Amino acid sequence: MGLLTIIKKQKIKDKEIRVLTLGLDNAGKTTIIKQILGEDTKKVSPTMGFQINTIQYKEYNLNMWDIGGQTTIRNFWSNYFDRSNIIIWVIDSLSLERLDESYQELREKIILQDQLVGTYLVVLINKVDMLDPQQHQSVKDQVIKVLNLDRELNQDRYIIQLVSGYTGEGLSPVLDWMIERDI
Ligand SMILES: Nc1nc2c(ncn2[C@@H]2O[C@H](COP(=O)(O)OP(=O)(O)OP(=O)(O)O)[C@@H](O)[C@H]2O)c(=O)[nH]1
Ligand SMILES: [Mg+2]
Repeated sequence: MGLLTIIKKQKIKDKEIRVLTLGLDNAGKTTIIKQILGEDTKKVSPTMGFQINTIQYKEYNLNMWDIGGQTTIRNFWSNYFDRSNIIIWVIDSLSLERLDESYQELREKIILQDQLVGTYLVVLINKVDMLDPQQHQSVKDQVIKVLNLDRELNQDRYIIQLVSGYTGEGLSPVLDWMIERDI
């Protein structure tokens, strides 16, 4: 193999981004990934293990790892941390009574993990299609307040976005943000 070919291959490889999608059960992780893939979002069932999908977006290959969020599966999340560039953390805006549980898991299992230092974080507040648009900002404010990410992370390391896995609302700015990171 010539040097040029090696350099070209390296460049293609450099455009791979590994994304781990996590969050509580029923938050909508699988639905969001299906929406990005252009698949039928109405046919989902709880993820019992994991699934990998590659999404091509503007010259980038996003390797999206979709992991189940049920309590018994959460202890296995760390098996997937290696070489992950971005963590997507999905929150269900229709179950804000679980926001504290979501925060605890995000903090203990993600933010405080040494293995994930340097990883970018995307927080998706999902299912906003069911919210009155007038509620959007207050729901976002509530999530910002509970997660209090400024305390743990630099502002350029994370983003919090309102989205809908059903309609796709809010997802393209997130894809753009992910590929614009320094990975
Ligand atoms: N209204 C609405 N419902 C959604 C949306 N996204 C997901 N749901 C519903 O929420 C439920 C859970 O969706 P999943 O995508 O399976 O959730 P998950 O986070 O992958 O769940 P686990 O695999 O168990 O961790 C399903 O009934 C979805 O149809 C959304 O954007 N809007
Ligand atoms: Mg799932």
